[in-house]
Amino acid sequence: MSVRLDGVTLTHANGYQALQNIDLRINKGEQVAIIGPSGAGKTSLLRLLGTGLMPSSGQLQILNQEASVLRRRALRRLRARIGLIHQNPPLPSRQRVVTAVLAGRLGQWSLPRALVSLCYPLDVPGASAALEPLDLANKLFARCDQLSGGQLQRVGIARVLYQQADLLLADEPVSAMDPVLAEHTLGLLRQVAAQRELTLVASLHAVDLALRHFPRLVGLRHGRVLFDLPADKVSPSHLTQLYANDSLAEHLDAPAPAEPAAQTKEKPYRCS
Ligand SMILES: Nc1ncnc2c1ncn2[C@@H]1O[C@H](COP(=O)(O)OP(=O)(O)OP(=O)(O)O)[C@@H](O)[C@H]1O
Repeated sequence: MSVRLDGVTLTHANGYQALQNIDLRINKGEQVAIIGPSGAGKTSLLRLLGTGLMPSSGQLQILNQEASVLRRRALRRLRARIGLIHQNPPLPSRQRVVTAVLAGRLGQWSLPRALVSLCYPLDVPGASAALEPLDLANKLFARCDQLSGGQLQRVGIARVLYQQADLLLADEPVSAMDPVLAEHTLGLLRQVAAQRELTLVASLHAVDLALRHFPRLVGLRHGRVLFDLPADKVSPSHLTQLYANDSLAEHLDAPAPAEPAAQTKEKPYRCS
């Protein structure tokens, strides 16, 4: 099993409880979309799955390992098997695309090899092959600060595809892309995950993309799982419940502000 959460609660450092009593199982090779309103806890959940955060209570098993008891070195080995795709990839602005992609395997290389690769790209064909299906092969030697937001997202994806992880975690992976590119990129991610039998968990705001591309959807609301269903069982009423926004509705239902008190009207200007 790739992911197993039992009664997981996550409380952030400021005391805010972002996830409450989450039970979740994701098998090897599954493709799951996490959907839910802003602030529901999607990113917090993905950070937990990536072991960047640990549960405040409950059990977190990632790739069959109990994450919270691992020592530093074992945790590093586990993280090298997890590919993180960020909404805004944290790539150094002056770094070349080729170096950014090759950095996907830094966690798997020896320290000398990793250091050399940061200065002198050791596997240019490998980086190029990862960029090619994302239509970015021509940007191999561009600097990251010369790319658009959508291109940067695709470099982040190429880096994770190069990493050859066992578990792919994608936080809003196509949010900066136009609809055609978003469709293509999600399709590619799913295809690669299926070919390599990787587990793919992605958070998405675009519900239509989630429904079209993912066989299983988990709906998060207020830090809890509202539903966990095959895509074809997710109904409009599930979505209405998931995205209901009571506080915004209050604003919309509130009576329109009163007209300002009648003011002394200026006399119409007349040409005399
Ligand atoms: N580091 C943090 N410290 C304190 N609270 C946090 C932290 N990170 C997130 N939160 C809070 O936890 C809740 C869930 O945030 P999270 O980013 O997981 O939501 P999300 O579903 O990914 O939202 P969005 O769709 O807007 O990105 C929010 O109320 C947020 O304010």
